[in-house]
Amino acid sequence: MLETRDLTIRFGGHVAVDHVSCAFQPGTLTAIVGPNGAGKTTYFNLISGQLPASEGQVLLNGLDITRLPVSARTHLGLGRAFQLTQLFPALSVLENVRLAVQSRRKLGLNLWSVWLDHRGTLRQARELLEQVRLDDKAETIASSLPHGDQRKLEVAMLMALDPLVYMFDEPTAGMSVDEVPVVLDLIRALKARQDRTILLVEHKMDVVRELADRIIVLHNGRLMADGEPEAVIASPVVQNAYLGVVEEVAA
Ligand SMILES: Nc1ncnc2c1ncn2[C@@H]1O[C@H](COP(=O)(O)OP(=O)(O)OP(=O)(O)O)[C@@H](O)[C@H]1O
Repeated sequence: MLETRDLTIRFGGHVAVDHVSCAFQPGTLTAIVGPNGAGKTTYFNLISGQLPASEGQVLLNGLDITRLPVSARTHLGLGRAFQLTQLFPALSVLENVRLAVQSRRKLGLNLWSVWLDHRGTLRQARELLEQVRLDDKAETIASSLPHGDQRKLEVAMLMALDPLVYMFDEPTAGMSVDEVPVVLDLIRALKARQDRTILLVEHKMDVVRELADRIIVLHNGRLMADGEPEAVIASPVVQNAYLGVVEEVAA
């Protein structure tokens, strides 16, 4: 279970995330919504370790990871879709995914197992590329991919790591209409496994309605609402003050 307790960050006098306490269970997909500047991405950055908390805690399966660097959190099972800077831009699409698969698998010490593992990682990398429909671009250099394909590559690399907690920050942003279903199908498949915790920052309310088991609403860094999608969406305070804004942004 992932949990934040009174998680807070201040930038000068501005409190971007303000004492947010929330627990996220395996097998659930929680959508984090709220207007622009509400603190959604900053909350993600605090959980993944890209930003240091001013106050409060992040716990993963009871372990306090608040002061751990990003790499240690990744190692413990916290997975955020790779940012473009974390791709190897000069390597091919296939090599990027293969390296992500390899970083997860434990390599044996003798040459035979290294060779077997190399074949295994390549096979797994190719399977992941098929799943995100990038198999025809396996040999393309990562930096020359169009934006939508780079997002799909990030998702493939995240799936290669297969973390306990998947964090998606607007996974379909910048994608063409025909690319969006590919990524949503993958998130649906992940959800169907029932053993992973999925966090999704998403502006598109149709996507949120369909995928989320639970919605939390942030506003001015505070947790405004938390509950089952229909109840949260229907609550007057959220309708009038917040989701209206989000819908407008998504439109
Ligand atoms: N490194 C930073 N330094 C100063 N202020 C920051 C920093 N990062 C975020 N903020 C501020 O924190 C607030 C929350 O920003 P954040 O990007 O988390 O919002 P968001 O809900 O993700 O918005 P959007 O939907 O537009 O992506 C904003 O007022 C933003 O300007």
